[in-house]
Amino acid sequence: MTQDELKRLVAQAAIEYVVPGTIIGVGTGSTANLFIDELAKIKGKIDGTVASSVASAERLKGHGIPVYDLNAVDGISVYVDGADEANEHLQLIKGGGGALTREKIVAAASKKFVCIADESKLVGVLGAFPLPVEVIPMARSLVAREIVKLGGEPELRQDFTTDNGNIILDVHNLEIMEAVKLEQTLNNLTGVVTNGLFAMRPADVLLLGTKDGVKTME
Ligand SMILES: O=C[C@H](O)[C@H](O)[C@H](O)COP(=O)(O)O
Repeated sequence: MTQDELKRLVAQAAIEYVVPGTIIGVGTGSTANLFIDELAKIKGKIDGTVASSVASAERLKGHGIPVYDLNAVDGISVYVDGADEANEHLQLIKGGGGALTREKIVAAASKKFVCIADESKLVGVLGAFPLPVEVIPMARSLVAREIVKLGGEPELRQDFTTDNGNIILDVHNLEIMEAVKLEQTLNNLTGVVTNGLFAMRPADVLLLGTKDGVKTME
């Protein structure tokens, strides 16, 4: 099976976690896009969605699925999204598409977080994928210098602005042994909006697409 076929497999499997008659949180990226396409097939069964990016909101609306502002809903039953890396503790690196901050907000507002990914995303130690950090533009150099002190190699994501009007520093050279501690340390740097580590709030379920089918980790 190709990587795209594995992604579709987990996107289909995630439909099992959709709670009828509720608001569904929807993530961002190629895997989340496939989930949106599957969600469209049962759109009459849900009350609507909250999207973690402008791009996902547009795709949802294109399918005729209602999209609400998070402030306009009482709660989200389940959040479905992809990841750039996942470990066996269901801690994640996200933000390859730059949507990390809104993804973290929607995940925090959701009762359950179902992560969907092909098996290439499962790693022993997080950090081979450069860790995205969303930064207020005027703090770019300040934050970059602090990240260097922590042992990372920050690289400005070129020609990219987040949905929130900020920049992304992709941090290379991290071997993340203490994910919760690093997530907190980076978030405490003045000028950082948030970083792409989902360790304080890991996924509740990881649906992994493998050649042998969908592997469920929880
Ligand atoms: O900002 C983007 C998100 O965190 C994505 O969920 C992540 O980059 C994975 O994307 P994909 O499903 O395209 O590999």
